[in-house]
Amino acid sequence: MIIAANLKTNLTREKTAKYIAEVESFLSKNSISEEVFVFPATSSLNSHSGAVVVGAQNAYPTTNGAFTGEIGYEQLEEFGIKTILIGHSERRHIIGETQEELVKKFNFYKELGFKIIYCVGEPLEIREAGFDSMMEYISAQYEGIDALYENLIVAYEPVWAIGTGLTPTNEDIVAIHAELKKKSSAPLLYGGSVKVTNAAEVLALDGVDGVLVGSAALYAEHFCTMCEYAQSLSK
Ligand SMILES: O=C(CO)COP(=O)(O)O
Repeated sequence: MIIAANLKTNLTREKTAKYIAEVESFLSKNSISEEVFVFPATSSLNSHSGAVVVGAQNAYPTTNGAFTGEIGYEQLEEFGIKTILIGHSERRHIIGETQEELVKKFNFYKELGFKIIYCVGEPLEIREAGFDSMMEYISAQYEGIDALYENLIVAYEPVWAIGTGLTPTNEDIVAIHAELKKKSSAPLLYGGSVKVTNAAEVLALDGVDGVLVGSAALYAEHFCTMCEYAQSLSK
């Protein structure tokens, strides 16, 4: 299974290094062989060798150039980063990235062979409009994306469940994942208020190949416990 920590705009470079070292040591002591990813803030990226795969939360579709405030492939390559999150709801809805921009990013990093965790998910008003409208909205987030890309992982993260403590029912997660599996056979993660208290339950659901965790992952101990759950449930 896949357990991923999105640290967002949290932790300093020093704290991130400690965090990754703690997770690494836990995985090794407990012989955990699940796929574990950590996505630190851009300023905390660093080279890392071990079981934990460190990825970028974002990067611009360029090797280098005049894109003030952005980083490109050259800055990722320095640290051996070959994994990237694309389409996170905070980038779509807070930063305002369009589907067209995400497609450019996707294609650029796909060409470089990156592992891409591509996020999809609907805001509350769309969810309230019913299952069909919701699936139509999410389908549009697959437009222009190569769903057959061999290094693709998809993460379903309902916008209204992120950082709110709210989650869809288990039945809803199973139903939505079943629909999304028809679009791509890539591993499919669930994200949105996954905590140490519900992670085992979510990981056990049909069609859930792992979790993408935000706030709860900031506690290395909690994140490690989730990795342990994944190992014991491994399917
Ligand atoms: O956005 C998320 C992971 O990418 C989920 O965030 P929370 O776990 O804080 O809800």
